[in-house]
Amino acid sequence: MAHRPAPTTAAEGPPSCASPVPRVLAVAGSDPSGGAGIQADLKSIAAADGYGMAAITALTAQNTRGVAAVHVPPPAFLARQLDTLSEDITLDAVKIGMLATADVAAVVGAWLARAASVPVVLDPVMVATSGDRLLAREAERAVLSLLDRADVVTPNVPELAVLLDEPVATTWGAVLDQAARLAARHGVRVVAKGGHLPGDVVPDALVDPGGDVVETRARRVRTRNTHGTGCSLSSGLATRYAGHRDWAAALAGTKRWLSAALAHGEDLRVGGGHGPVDHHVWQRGTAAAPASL
Ligand SMILES: Nc1ncnc2c1ncn2[C@@H]1O[C@H](COP(=O)(O)OP(=O)(O)OP(=O)(O)O)[C@@H](O)[C@H]1O
Ligand SMILES: Cc1ncc(COP(=O)(O)O)c(N)n1
Repeated sequence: MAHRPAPTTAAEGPPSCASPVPRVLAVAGSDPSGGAGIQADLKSIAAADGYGMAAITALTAQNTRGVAAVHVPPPAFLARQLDTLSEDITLDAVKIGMLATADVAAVVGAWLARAASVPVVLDPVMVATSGDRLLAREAERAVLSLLDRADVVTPNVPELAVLLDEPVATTWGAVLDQAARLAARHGVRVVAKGGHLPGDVVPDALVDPGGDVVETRARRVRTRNTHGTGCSLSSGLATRYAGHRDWAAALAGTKRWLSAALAHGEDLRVGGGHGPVDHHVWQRGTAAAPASL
């Protein structure tokens, strides 16, 4: 596995897509508490200076303590939302989050197969921070089938194990090894995330199918407000990539922003469980960009 250093600055300069503002679609579930799902995606896209759009796969009744219920509207209506969008609007990137059921995953897969070529970031959402399931077990295979169409997949440590049908990795080295095998098997870039491992430093890495690894690290923020970090990372990544077409720089820039957002989530005083991050921390001017490790 070849390691190269992460870029030290986020991609800068004017965006490379045809619109001056990247047009980014999130296909994901609704979290009415605003910390995860579509609501987090739209805030992350806006925080990365993108134009956010949303096609909703599922409705959840949830707060910062847990998910009380999930309602999945007819998948045919999701297909209608997606087709109606792509008849009119050029998309610069798509982020896919909660898929809920195999039927929903199949609708998204079929749409991607007939949609114009567009960068796709797939966050294989399976279980919420609270421990509640957001993807039916029988739908795990359907999510696997979407990997071949994605440009980047962003599993957390337990999701990586499910995608490979292996035990959960307990060291960063084992996570990188699993990520490399998943990348090679599906010809997809894998963002390995260290949020679930212990330690004062949280590493993430972009692992490509050829075995190249670009790692980016941040100091662990000691906070309960980690609700929606995976959603926020994947939509921020899609938006920064749409702007500048460099996955490693997009990951490094997104992680710097997310660290600041994590550090100020508790200032928002939202809920008594795992609260949200402060997506707009930089617009508020509450925090400077953290130094890279
Ligand atoms: N305490 C923390 N301090 C700094 N960065 C963190 C922390 N927790 C998570 N991250 C970062 O947040 C992103 C999501 O990581 P994580 O491994 O928690 O994914 P996830 O489990 O999909 O997220 P979620 O909590 O939304 O389910 C990664 O970039 C990770 O490095
Ligand atoms: C609609 C929706 N999508 C995704 C998540 C995962 O986020 P987290 O793991 O941080 O709870 C969630 N809780 N709700």
